[in-house]
Amino acid sequence: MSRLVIVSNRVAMPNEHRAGGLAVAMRAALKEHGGMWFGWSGKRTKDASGTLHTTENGNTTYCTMDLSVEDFDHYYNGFANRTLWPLLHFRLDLVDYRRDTQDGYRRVNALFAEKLAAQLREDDIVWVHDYHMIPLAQRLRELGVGNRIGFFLHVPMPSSDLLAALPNHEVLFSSLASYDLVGFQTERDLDRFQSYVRLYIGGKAFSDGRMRTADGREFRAAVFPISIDTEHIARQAKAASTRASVQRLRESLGARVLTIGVDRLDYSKGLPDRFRAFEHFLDRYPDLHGQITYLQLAPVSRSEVPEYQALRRELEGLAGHINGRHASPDWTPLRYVNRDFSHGVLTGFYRSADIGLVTPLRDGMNLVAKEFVASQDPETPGVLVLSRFAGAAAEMKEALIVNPYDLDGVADALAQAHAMPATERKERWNALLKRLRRYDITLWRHKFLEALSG
Ligand SMILES: O=P(O)(O)OC[C@H]1O[C@H](O[C@H]2O[C@H](CO)[C@@H](O)[C@H](O)[C@H]2O)[C@H](O)[C@@H](O)[C@@H]1O
Ligand SMILES: O=c1ccn([C@@H]2O[C@H](COP(=O)(O)OP(=O)(O)O)[C@@H](O)[C@H]2O)c(=O)[nH]1
Repeated sequence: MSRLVIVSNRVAMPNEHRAGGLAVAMRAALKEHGGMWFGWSGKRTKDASGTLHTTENGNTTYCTMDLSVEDFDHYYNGFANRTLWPLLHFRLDLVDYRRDTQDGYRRVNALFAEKLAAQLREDDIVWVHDYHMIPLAQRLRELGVGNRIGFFLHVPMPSSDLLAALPNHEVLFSSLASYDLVGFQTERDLDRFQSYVRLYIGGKAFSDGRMRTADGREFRAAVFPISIDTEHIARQAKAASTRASVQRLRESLGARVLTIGVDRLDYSKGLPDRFRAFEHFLDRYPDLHGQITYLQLAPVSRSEVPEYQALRRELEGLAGHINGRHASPDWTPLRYVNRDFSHGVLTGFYRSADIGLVTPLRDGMNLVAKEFVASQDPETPGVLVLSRFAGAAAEMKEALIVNPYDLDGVADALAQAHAMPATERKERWNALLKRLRRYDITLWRHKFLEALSG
């Protein structure tokens, strides 16, 4: 059997308990096929980029590369997270385009390609992940790599007119044609990419998923919505009720209903609007004061990027304002926590909650929405309130679907969830869970790899 080579900016090392769907899926894929996980080492050095570290574990090799302080700053903090991330999340207002960071991004991708090419065997299958690595296949092809190479975009693909606002966009996005297969989270992402190829790079999109660029290169593009390890999460959630931290949370609530939000502290997650929507809820439903506690977990993310620092300050102000206005000596309506938690604990928190509040302004998928559903107690399942702009909304129609910009609408959905009869909760939850059981993370990766190998 051919080896699988996974390439992603972050590599979850064998002794690292990095949660999240991607790490779980990739570990399982590598265990099944044997192969290599290749990416950034997590180290920033004073020396030039390029030092490799190799760790063997079972049938998997972990190969990671150090980056210099400047390369990391240009490639990750700069072009990936201040230019591409806002662009791909429809936030032209936050795009900070600089030629030097774009050059850094290209340089780092070229270096990743050079180091990776030296490790590849002829029949390896290569699977590249996310916006950090868009030009990687093109660089690999230039080095003579003829292997099958697939790419999966975890974040949204925005409308073509937005993509076109990026200087040199054709150079970057036409490089996707060097992959054999390009995967998206939803049909809408694929549609928007196909329009872009037609409108801006003079290519063609065929109904069977084939695409052709103006210079004749053919590749395929298709939809593979990422999912979770549904059974594992359900088991973890059940077992978590004995954990001290989960018990402490439950005891602290008393008879109050728990609403939970879990998001990296990222502007794409719509946290300021969510906090304001919660304030609208408190204003519109004074009878429910004292009956609901909203717990927002928001681990700090990309903290060197100025837009993320500004967001953190904004949320601190909003949380203080909401509690100052509405709290009473024995009730804090909003609990705002910047720590991160392991999946073992998180799934117990989800299960303790009656309402899951997931209202990103844009999100590639949003695994939290799926994990919340998988964690529920079948006897007393919670209600998911979900933004229509999360990729997950395409598959989770039985959630209460909201527009995160409509603050009164989100407030009303919270009240509706609070008042929802047990039979309706169960009906909605059963339908959601059934789909999550059928289409889980294992099927996701099998479908992608099958399409790539075929
Ligand atoms: O690596 P970081 O900069 O710390 O960021 C964490 C990851 O965030 C993004 O996740 C996306 O992938 C999820 C799984 O497909 C999806 O559900 C979510 O909607 C996306 O935002 C990013 O795309 C990853 O590359 C980052 O590692
Ligand atoms: O304290 C935390 C907060 C989040 N997560 C995990 O981080 C992932 C977030 O994925 P999602 O797709 O929701 O958004 P992303 O952060 O990838 O944009 C989920 O698996 C969460 O369970 C976690 O393990 N601990």
